[in-house]
Amino acid sequence: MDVAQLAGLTVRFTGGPAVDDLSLRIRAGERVGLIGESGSGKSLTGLAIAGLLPDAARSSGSVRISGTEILNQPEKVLAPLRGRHTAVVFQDSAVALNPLTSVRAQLRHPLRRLRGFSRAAAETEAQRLLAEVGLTDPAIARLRPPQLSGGQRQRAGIALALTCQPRLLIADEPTTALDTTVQREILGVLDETLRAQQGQAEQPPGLLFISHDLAVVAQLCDRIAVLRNGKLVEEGPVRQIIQQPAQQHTRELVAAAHALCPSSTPEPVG
Ligand SMILES: Nc1ncnc2c1ncn2[C@@H]1O[C@H](COP(=O)(O)OP(=O)(O)OP(=O)(O)O)[C@@H](O)[C@H]1O
Repeated sequence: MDVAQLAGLTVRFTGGPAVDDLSLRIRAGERVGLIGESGSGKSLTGLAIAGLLPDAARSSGSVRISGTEILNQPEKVLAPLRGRHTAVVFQDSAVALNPLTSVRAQLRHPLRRLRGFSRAAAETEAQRLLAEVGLTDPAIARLRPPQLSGGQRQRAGIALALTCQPRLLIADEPTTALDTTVQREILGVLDETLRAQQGQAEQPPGLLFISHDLAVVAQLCDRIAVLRNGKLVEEGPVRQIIQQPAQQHTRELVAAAHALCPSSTPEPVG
């Protein structure tokens, strides 16, 4: 079962296409890494899948989420899908979290409103989700987002994104703003929480992990899609993309990642 199916997705502003005739599938439980240099169209692709393209964007093609077409659909079609079908973790979860309300209260809200939990059940589930992302200290759960560290905020953002058991989690550079140690911790949290979700939700969630960092993507994902100038230039299993990239651009990305981090990305063959 595909959780996301993109066919000929094209997004443009005033000039040429920023995303150009992109076709991509993400299956239930699959983790797909979307990589490419700055400006290659990664974030716009994630926003299109989340139904969050900016008003100025003109888009064509098709984006189906669990079979439902969402491209150029009115808000009344998109709103019920957000949270339940797709949820997003951004580079800094400050953009998704309300700065004025405690983290725990922000988790309770969708649990009550969208999943119909009682107040007590929402409280228990919020605590469980926070524990799952490593925020076990109740004192932290009572804090407001600006009082948290960057790493704690990303943990809270992941917990918030998972409150409605989305079929597809879109993580857009979720560790880029963090130092290396915290980055590793957050990748571990994502890995473990997705595994845990597989046991709880009816359908294992898919992951679209957007990053310019091939080494990070290789640690977490099953498949890699490479974008360049808005076009999908190559796609395949992680091992194939890293060890036997078919395209020159992918070879360059692999060689650059290898130069920076020789232990996590082997040198390309050929
Ligand atoms: N709201 C917008 N208005 C005009 N152009 C935009 C807008 N958003 C994105 N673009 C353009 O679309 C192209 C793709 O942008 P996108 O943010 O998807 O790239 P990206 O691969 O995610 O880059 P980065 O890694 O730097 O975040 C860029 O040239 C960008 O300038």
